[in-house]
Amino acid sequence: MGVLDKIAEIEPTEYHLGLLKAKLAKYRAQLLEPEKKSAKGEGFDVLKSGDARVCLIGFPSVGKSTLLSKTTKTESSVGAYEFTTLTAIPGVLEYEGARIQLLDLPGIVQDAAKGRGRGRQVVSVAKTADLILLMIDATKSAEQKKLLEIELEAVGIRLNTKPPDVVFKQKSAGGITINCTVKLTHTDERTIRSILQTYRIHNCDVMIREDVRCPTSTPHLPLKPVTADGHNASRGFGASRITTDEFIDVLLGTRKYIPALTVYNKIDSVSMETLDAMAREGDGRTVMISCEIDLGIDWLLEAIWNELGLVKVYTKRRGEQPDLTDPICLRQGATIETVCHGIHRSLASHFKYALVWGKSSKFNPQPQKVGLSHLVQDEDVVSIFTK
Ligand SMILES: Nc1nc2c(ncn2[C@@H]2O[C@H](COP(=O)(O)OP(=O)(O)OP(=O)(O)O)[C@@H](O)[C@H]2O)c(=O)[nH]1
Ligand SMILES: [K+]
Ligand SMILES: [Mg+2]
Repeated sequence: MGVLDKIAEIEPTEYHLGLLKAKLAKYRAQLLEPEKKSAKGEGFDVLKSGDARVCLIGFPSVGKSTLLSKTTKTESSVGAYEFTTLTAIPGVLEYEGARIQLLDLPGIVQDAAKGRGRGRQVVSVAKTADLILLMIDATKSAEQKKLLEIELEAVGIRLNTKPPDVVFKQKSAGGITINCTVKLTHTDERTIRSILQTYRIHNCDVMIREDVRCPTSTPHLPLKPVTADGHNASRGFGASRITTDEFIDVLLGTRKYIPALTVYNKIDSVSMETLDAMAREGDGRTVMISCEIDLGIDWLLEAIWNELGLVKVYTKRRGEQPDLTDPICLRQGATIETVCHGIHRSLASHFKYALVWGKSSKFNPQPQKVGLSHLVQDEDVVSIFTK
């Protein structure tokens, strides 16, 4: 065998990397297993309530409790010392007719996900969120955001990323079938087969319907060790890492895909230059506030509302004006049927048709006559007609 052949044999390929990643992910998955509930864990099992849950994640003393106390009727202890908050404190944000549960949490420390402090418990609560607020002290290091993302990533949370468009079905027999509706340029069938082998999956159907993932804003953080300065220890895997890692995500099935907003607090205490730099670095998901001098809180609430994609719909009786004081609040993707359920449990079974005014009406500003499966949009007015 010539030297070139020897090199070609050793050269790391996507196939080899795939094997290593599958092994690594397998061990990391063991870390993600739900922990046995400890006696000290009381207070963390806060019941979900309202139309959505928003979790406050940040290092100690960034102002999480101050924000909760400011925006809800709940008072959460505020202190100039770290770890003032030791448990999960729920409050209710009332905004545009929606009742959003805001969860204040203890500050986390670096390596929280590895079990330092009670951090692991805290970051695990974030898994139950519909939206995460990464709260940052604007007067402190710009590294905070990256470090928070790493901790969340470590418990299986993918921020601001859509789940991969892959269907995976395990079977009892029949071998492995892999179908791709697109040409794969960032992983290949052999790699996928090798990953399946690592997990001892010998019978399954895999359907892949997308090639390159496009994270919406937060760059994907690979499952790799992090050095003390917060940098990823193994950059340089190239773009090809994305699809292979995400195929492993699908196999594990433990990933949570959650949107996040970055909230810089204490902007009353930074220079104009710093503020300017933060604004320039920020993406569409960054909000700058000061709880102390009451700056930007309204923008934050609006951003939370937009990010949650809540939809409010007004109802109207025949011959009357719509009731604008009491909207029904729904999640994005809600239909006329969801509206019916929001009004009365049995309404859908007597349903004949509905009239909608607003963005979802084909004839806007004129109404459209629609059935139960019609998708409603924010600010629609709906009249339900029964049999
Ligand atoms: N300058 C300034 N200080 C603030 C602001 N918001 C909060 N603080 C102060 O920051 C300190 C910490 O506030 P907390 O609300 O206790 O912070 P926390 O993130 O809940 O802290 P832990 O519960 O310990 O993790 C307090 O002294 C607050 O008064 C702000 O907008 N500007
Ligand atoms: K504090
Ligand atoms: Mg607190």
